[in-house]
Amino acid sequence: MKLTVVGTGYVGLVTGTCFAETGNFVTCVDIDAKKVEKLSSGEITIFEPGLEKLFARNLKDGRLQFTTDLAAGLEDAEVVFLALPTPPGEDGSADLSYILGVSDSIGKLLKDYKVIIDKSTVPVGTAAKVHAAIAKNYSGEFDVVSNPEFLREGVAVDDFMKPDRVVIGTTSERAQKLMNDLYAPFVRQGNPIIFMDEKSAELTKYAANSFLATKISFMNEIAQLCEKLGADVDMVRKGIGTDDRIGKRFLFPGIGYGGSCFPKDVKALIKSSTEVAYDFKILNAVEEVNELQKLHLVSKIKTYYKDALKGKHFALWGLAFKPNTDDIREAPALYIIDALLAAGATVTAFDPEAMKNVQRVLGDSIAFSNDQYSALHHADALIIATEWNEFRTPVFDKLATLLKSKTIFDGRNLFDVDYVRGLGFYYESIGRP
Ligand SMILES: NC(=O)C1=CN([C@@H]2O[C@H](COP(=O)(O)OP(=O)(O)OC[C@H]3O[C@@H](n4cnc5c(N)ncnc54)[C@H](O)[C@@H]3O)[C@@H](O)[C@H]2O)C=CC1
Ligand SMILES: O=C(O)[C@H]1O[C@H](OP(=O)(O)OP(=O)(O)OC[C@H]2O[C@@H](n3ccc(=O)[nH]c3=O)[C@H](O)[C@@H]2O)[C@H](O)[C@@H](O)[C@@H]1O
Repeated sequence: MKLTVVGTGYVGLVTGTCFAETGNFVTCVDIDAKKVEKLSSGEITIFEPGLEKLFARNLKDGRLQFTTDLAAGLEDAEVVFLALPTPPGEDGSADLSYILGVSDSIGKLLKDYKVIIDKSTVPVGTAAKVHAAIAKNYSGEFDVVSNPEFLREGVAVDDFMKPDRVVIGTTSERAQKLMNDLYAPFVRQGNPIIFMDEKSAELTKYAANSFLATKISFMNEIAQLCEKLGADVDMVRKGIGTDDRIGKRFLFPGIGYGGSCFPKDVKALIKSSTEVAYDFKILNAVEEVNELQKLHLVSKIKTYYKDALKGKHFALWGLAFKPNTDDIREAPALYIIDALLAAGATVTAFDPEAMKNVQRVLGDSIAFSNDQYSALHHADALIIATEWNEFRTPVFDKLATLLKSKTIFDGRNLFDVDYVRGLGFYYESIGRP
C-alpha cells in the first residue's frame, strides 16, 4: 500500500518506519525542512531504541522517503496519517490548529478517494471537524478515521510492531477493510483490532492515558502516606500489584509523571469535561497530586539543609522525563532544577541522551558533565531524577570519594535503603522508611 504520514516527530517517524517495515511505501511529510533534509540523508532525528536500524533499512530499500511538499506526499497515497502536534492551549484544551490547518490543505489537494487517519491525540468530535475542513474544498468521496496511538517512548518500535490492541474509529466499511489490511501484520499474535465509532476511539485514547496517570498519582499519594506512617511503598506496591485486577505496571511512585502526553492529555480531558458541564473530580485531583509530587524531592532537600540551599551544589543524574528517550517535554527534572536554582543552588547534570535538548532550553544556567561520575565533583549531594539503567548499580566507593558529603536524594527508588545506608550514605527516596 502507499501511505503518507504528515508530521514526522516521535509518532510520525515510528509510524512511517514501521509501516515501511511491513512492505508499504511510505512518504513522510514535515514542515521542518531541516528535519526532512536530515532524515532524507539517513540521519535519524530522535533517540528511540531499535528505530535507527529499521529506518536505515527502509530508507535504503526505497520504501521510506521524506518531503516538505504535502502535494507530492499525497500523490497516489491511499491512506494519509496525521501525526501532528496537539499541544495544550492556554486554557488546557488541545490545540487543533495543526490538524485542522493540514486538513484544510488536504481538502484543496484531494483528487480521489483517500482515508485520512487521525493518529494524533485529539478530543471527541475532531474526526467530524477534520471531515468538515476537508469537505470545504473537496466534494468527492473520502473517509476520516480515528486511530489513536498507544506507543510509549523508549519502547516505541516494540509497542508499534506488537501492539496490545489497535483501536479504529470508523463507521465506513470501505475504510474498515483498508485499516484491517494495513494492520493485519501487526496483530498476527492474536491481539485485537477493535473497531468502534470515531467518538469512542477518540475518548479511548484520553481514557487510557488518564487512567494510567491516575494509577501513578494514586501511588504517589500512597507513598506520601507511607512516609507519614512509616510503611514501605515498595512492599505495598508488590502487595497490591500481584492482584491481577490491579496489575503490576504503572505503580511506581516517584517525582510525578511527565512527558509530552500525560500532563497535556489529563488537562485536555478535564477541559473537554468542563465544556459539557461535567466536573471530572478524580482527574482534577490526579493533576493536583502530580503538581505537588514534582517538587516533593525538593521539599526533602530543603528540609535536610534547613532551607539554606544558597551556595549548595548538586549533582543531578537524569534529565529525560523517563529512561531510553532524549525527550525532555514536561520532564520532572526540569522542575527540580528550576526550584534548586531559584533557591540559590547550582547544578551539574548528566543524562545519557537528553543533555543536548536541555542545553537548548537552559543554556548555561546549569553545568553538564560527560559522564555520571564526573558530575559528582564538589557536589554536596547526588539527586536522581530518571531511572536510566546505568544509574542502578553505581560504584558506591566512587560516589563516596567524589561527593563532598555522602548524601543521595533518589526520586526513583533505585537502591536498597538498608544497603546504601549501610555504606554510610544519608539516603532519601520516595515513600520508604
Ligand atoms: N510522543 C508520544 O509518545 C505519543 C504522542 N501521541 C500523540 O501524537 C501526536 C504527535 O506527537 P509527537 O509525535 O510526540 O509530536 P512531535 O512534536 O514529536 O512531532 C510533530 C511533527 O509534526 C511536524 N509538523 C508541525 N506542523 C506541521 C505541518 N503543518 N505539516 C507537516 N508537519 C508538521 C513537526 O515539525 C514535528 O516534526 C500528538 O497528538 C501526541 O499527543 C500519541 C501517542 C504517543
Ligand atoms: O500518549 C502518549 O504519548 C503515550 O503516553 C504514555 O507514554 P510515555 O509518555 O512515552 O511514557 P510512560 O512510560 O507512560 O511514562 C509517562 C510518565 O509517567 C511516569 N511513570 C510511569 C510509570 C510509573 O509507574 N510511574 C511513573 O511515575 C514516567 O516516569 C513518565 O514521567 C503512555 O504510556 C503511552 O501508552 C501513550 O501512547
